[in-house]
Amino acid sequence: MDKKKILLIHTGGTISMSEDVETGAVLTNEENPLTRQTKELNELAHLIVEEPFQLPSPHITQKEMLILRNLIHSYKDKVSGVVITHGTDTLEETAYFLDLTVKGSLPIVVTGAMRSSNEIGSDGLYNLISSIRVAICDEADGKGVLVVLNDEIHTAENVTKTHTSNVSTFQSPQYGPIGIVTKRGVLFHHLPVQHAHFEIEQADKQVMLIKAHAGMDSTLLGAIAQTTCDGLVIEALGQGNLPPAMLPGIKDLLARKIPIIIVSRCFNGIAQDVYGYPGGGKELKELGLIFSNGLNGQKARIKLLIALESRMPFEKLEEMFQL
Ligand SMILES: NC(=O)C[C@H](N)C(=O)O
Repeated sequence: MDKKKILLIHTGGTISMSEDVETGAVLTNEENPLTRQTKELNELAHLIVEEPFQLPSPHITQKEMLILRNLIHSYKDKVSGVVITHGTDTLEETAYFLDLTVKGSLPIVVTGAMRSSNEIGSDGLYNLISSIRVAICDEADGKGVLVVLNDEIHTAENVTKTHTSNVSTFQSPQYGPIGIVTKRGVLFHHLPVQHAHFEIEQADKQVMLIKAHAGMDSTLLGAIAQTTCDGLVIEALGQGNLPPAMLPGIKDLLARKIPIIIVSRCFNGIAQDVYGYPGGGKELKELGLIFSNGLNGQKARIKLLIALESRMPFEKLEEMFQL
């Protein structure tokens, strides 16, 4: 059987780094160690390699995410799948950005590593091989952007980094993985729910993310009102409640037509308008805050900036955060 053509995009991160044996610092190398390790990879697929930038993932912004989206679109009819190597810190944000903005049903797999290329037990090459095996698999078609690490296949929408250093860091807390990678093959055991696609030309909107805490007041919201912020996501308490001292700041931002999305700072569950006390979800909803359907804060931020970019009317925002 002919080998499939896969676009392999390296963007940097620990998977492309190595450890300095003297200092113990993990650093970016001039030559990406992954390019030396491609023998096994070429046996799996015909690889076309692109390296648009080499950045640790805390340096990645929505600008680089858009570059990746455009690069994938430029190869759309020339390859049968895409694999992206990426730092793990913001991997879930890039994966979700692509999930919402790449057209078509091409399998797209994002992967990374928790140990750099020369560390004992390095997981980079292994995760990359697993990702290519998923990308060449027919069943990966039409499942949205997938995140593959540590033998598990997750959806971009649900996956999140849950541990600072453990190789099993990527988990989908609400729903679990949708498949596994074994020595014998790739097995999908769940189907992801289909969701929205957004046409955007640019990704310039400024959306901020803050986390609520006991005793929080409007100070930070007041500071945000002085910026050029286009939208705000708040990781609220529990099912979606805020300390009442935040309400003046919330009302001021709403008067400035800044949309505010409510997610929960809890690791699991969905934010909803349940509580009727001051600052409770019911009041927040009546004020016009939008409750998100189970996304975490960083992904709600990505969705909001894309929604604002696609010039969605204010009233439509609520609907799209239910999808
Ligand atoms: N494991 C990693 O890739 C973490 C690294 N700090 C990054 O995100 O670039």
